[in-house]
Amino acid sequence: MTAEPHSTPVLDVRDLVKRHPAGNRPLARRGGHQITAVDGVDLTLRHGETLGLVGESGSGKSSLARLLTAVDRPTSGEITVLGRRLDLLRGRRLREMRRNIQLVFQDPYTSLDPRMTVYDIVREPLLIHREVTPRADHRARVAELLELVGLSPDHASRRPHEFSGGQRQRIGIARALALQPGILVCDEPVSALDVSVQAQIVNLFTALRSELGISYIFIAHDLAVVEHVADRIAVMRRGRIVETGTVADIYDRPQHPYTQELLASSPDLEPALRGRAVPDPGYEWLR
Ligand SMILES: Nc1ncnc2c1ncn2[C@@H]1O[C@H](COP(=O)(O)OP(=O)(O)OP(=O)(O)O)[C@@H](O)[C@H]1O
Repeated sequence: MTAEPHSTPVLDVRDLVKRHPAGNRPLARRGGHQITAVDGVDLTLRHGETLGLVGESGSGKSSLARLLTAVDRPTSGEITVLGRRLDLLRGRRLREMRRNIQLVFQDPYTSLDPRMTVYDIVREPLLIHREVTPRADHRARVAELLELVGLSPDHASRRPHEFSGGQRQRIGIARALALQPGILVCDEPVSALDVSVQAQIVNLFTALRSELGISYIFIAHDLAVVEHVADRIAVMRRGRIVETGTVADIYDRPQHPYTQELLASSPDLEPALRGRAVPDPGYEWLR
């Protein structure tokens, strides 16, 4: 892409709504037949930008991530990716568009098929989208992807259980990068990892951003992690974005009472709220 970083929108979301069937949840059913997980969301992600998405459990972050990556279809609203309406595409055109916006999952322990080798896991998207990389080049491409995420190509014949949590998340990232997406939607990508390993994976995301010019939606409940990686932050509550701003806006001048509450209830952030004067031993790597 030739556009200046942070100028051109690569993703634009207007009035997005997702209702889930309430299923057999008695309390939800009493109030109606559907749960509104995403309730009129507007969002813009610019080229080369990292937009942090924070909110408590159940606020709709994962539902939104699944809509943005076309894993689920919205109930209503518009999703524009690289100038094209994702929500209107079907069939082959939708499949082609989905290449551009990939999901990185939270849990590297459950998101990788334990029966597959690393080679097969990373290669699978190339088989699904045959047009991207000729079959004869798959081995070289997988080796290149493994190196890109800091793994040795020699690891390709191993299976996920032979790796640590951080290494497994690297495998998941290599797979997400296989189709050269412009946008990665990362749904709590470090929250299942030890704090020391979180640092390495966050640094990997940052390095990939400079190297590949990727734009990120970075979802986390951990505000300290988002503060470190994001340019802007959107705060989500009950399916709605209640506040969006730069990291400084959100952390130093939060406007919405819910944002203030979220900041106050995050023990890791107390040093940040106190003018970043007191180092937090658990999060030294963030400072
Ligand atoms: N497939 C589904 N069917 C029914 N309800 C769902 C479904 N997926 C999500 N929900 C409901 O939608 C709401 C938003 O859930 P979602 O998982 O998107 O939130 P979240 O912010 O990602 O939470 P968490 O951090 O706990 O994953 C919740 O009330 C959840 O129970």
